[in-house]
Amino acid sequence: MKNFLIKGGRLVDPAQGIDGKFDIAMADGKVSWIGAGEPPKNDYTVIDATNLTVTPGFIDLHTHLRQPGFEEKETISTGTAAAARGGFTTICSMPNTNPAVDNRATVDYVKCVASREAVVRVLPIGCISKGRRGETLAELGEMAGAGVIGFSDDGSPVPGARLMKQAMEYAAGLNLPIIDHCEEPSLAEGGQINEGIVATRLGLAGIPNAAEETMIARDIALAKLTGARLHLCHISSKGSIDLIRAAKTGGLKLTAEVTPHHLTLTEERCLGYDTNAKVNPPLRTYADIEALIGALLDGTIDAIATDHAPHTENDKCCEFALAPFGISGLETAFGSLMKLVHSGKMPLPLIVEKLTAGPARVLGNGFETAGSLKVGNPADLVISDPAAEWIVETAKFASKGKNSPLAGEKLKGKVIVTIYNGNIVHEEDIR
Ligand SMILES: NC(=O)N[C@@H](CC(=O)O)C(=O)O
Ligand SMILES: [Zn+2]
Ligand SMILES: [Zn+2]
Repeated sequence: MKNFLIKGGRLVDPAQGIDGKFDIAMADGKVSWIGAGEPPKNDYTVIDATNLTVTPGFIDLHTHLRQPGFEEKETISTGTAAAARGGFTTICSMPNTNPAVDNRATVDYVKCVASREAVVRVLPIGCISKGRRGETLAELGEMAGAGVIGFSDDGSPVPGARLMKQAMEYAAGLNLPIIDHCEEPSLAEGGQINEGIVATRLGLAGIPNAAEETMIARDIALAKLTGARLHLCHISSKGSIDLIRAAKTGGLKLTAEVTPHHLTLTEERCLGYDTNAKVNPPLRTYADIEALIGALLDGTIDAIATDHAPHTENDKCCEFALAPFGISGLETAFGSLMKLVHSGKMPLPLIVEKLTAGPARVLGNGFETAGSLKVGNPADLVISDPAAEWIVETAKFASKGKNSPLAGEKLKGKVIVTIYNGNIVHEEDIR
């Protein structure tokens, strides 16, 4: 482990209210100094960050690592390498693996492989129901003891309200959030893309906004009843925003995330039957994007999470209706989000906040240190170039999932260096 001195960059750390030209030093894997002028004496490796942005490492609340069981799509090793390339130093792994992470043994397995092979911090999420089948409760207390940061059946909803209520009661007692994939199954069943004009033109069955909104309404009611912490995944529609905004004014322990793809792409992406644009919830409309951006600006949405969902080329190379849902998103997240900055829709510090302090607050329970460069915190840091233009070449992804609707596209904004726990885990060669 080296000691780093990063000089001349724009330091943005929303948790500390910092946005300005400051140097930052790291020693023994921790942030040791922030200032202008002479740092405390030490043997530093100096990194020149002139014209670059220096921020805390990003936190992804929603990553599919696919191990165990689907190692052909992704592994803990390749998924965390992709995270490092995307600037993420902490990622929360979803439990829809095979076997599903629904007991202590599988949580231990993920943690054990991560301790050997992960290049960034992996925080496991445990299932709500056994086998994600939505029938009986998983071993929530046991998994809490093993160190999960929340509970989710992501990939599937919890269809029964009674089971969800029970899960919330236990989760509240354990002070862990229910991480909710909001989808009313009978409304979404058979749907391929957003219900609307594009679905009609393509002759594909639609998934209406109401599939998301009715489930959000139900689970807000259950959170009110139980006092549980409820975190809503991948919010995609304007109607959902209205529900969350209203519920938040009522003082619920409610948080929500949005993905880079739902903030930047619309259902039109599916017009060429590109299965790489097939994702759940589906890409929606410009009106929805506007509402999602508004919700980031006013704090209704707390975090940006990738929902990185890698699949093999074989999985996606088939007719649209047969392809699995999901976008490989870790490595394009920052570049995609910078579109919002370059077009004047969102200021850079707010994007950084939703990738650092925001998700850290959702995690709570001491993980706040992962989202800020306060002196003494772990040296998790990203140096990025907001002006660097690059072409998305999926063949170069560290992720095994090449399923990106952005393949071949030019993005402006690139992660240059990622430091995790005081070690460089990613460095662009074209510096
Ligand atoms: N988002 C997706 O389209 N797919 C996810 C499941 C999920 O996040 O619901 C996956 O596991 O592939
Ligand atoms: Zn989901
Ligand atoms: Zn997911």
